[in-house]
Amino acid sequence: MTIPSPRGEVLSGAYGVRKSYGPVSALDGIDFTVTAGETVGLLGPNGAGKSTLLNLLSGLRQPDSGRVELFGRDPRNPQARQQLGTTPQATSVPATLRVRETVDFVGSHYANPIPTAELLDGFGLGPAAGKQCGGLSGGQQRRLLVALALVGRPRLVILDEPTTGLDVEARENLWERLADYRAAGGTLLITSHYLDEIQTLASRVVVINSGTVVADGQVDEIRSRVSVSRVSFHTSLPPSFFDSLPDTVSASLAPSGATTILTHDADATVRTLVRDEVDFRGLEVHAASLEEAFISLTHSPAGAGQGRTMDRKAAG
Ligand SMILES: Nc1ncnc2c1ncn2[C@@H]1O[C@H](COP(=O)(O)OP(=O)(O)OP(=O)(O)O)[C@@H](O)[C@H]1O
Repeated sequence: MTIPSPRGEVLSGAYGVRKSYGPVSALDGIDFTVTAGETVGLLGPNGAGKSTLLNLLSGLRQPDSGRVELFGRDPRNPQARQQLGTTPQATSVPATLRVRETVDFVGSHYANPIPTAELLDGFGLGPAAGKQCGGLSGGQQRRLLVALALVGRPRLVILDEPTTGLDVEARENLWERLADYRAAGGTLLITSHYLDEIQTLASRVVVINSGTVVADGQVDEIRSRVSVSRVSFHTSLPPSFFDSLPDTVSASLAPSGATTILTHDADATVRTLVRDEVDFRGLEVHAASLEEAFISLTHSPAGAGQGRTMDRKAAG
């Protein structure tokens, strides 16, 4: 399968877009484009405006002000949506149609659909082809919805949290199908709460918070731009004790039992620990993961008291 998509062509964009639901502002003058060949991971905390943006780009809602385009047209124009495959967050399969019939039906709307058997096999749904969709497990339904987004060989696929609720194997299978789609020349815009998913799939990451873009770049670039380090060690003190360290973004307890401090200045953190005679062992310092970079971009610093030292009594 090859999907023609000249590199650099803008497939979809939002320009100065605002959208409110009554008194709640979901998007606050956002500017965002997706160009051909990219896999863009859209990240943001709950309520950041991700689904609203995807719904505008795919023509399910319209902006209060600003402009939204899909293939150079208004996304509500059915012609613009001919080349779009999408799985909105809140969507469901037709309960009484069989899986095979559902794929046939959706595929019949496109000029050159992927053959039903090939698509179902690819998504591990071959054995379920004769089942009614309502009888599929939640994970199978989720996979079917993503398969339906791909059936028409769209030039752009927009997926809102496609792997939520899937087990590890099903998630990895879906990643493979999305990687195939990308390798064939497809363009992907995806939201996810799984940072490893974005790290695996996306070439570019856009972080939104409170309806505006707070970071936009390659995965590695975003990681390095926020210059956050992870300092971890074992201690008898609670993580909250370290919140007030200078340059601290957050302090928490890892599943391993290690206290983990995300900090903008690992050297200063370590110096303070030593100077204040904190009881620690097994100290390690690492560059931040994408997840940690994301936390630092969307959380206000935990340590309100920049430059404070720790309470020696508590430390001792
Ligand atoms: N239909 C609606 N009616 C009222 N408020 C809404 C509606 N849809 C979204 N909102 C509000 O708009 C803001 C943005 O929501 P949106 O669903 O776009 O965020 P999100 O980043 O997708 O969040 P999540 O990660 O939880 O899915 C939130 O404050 C949300 O409560």
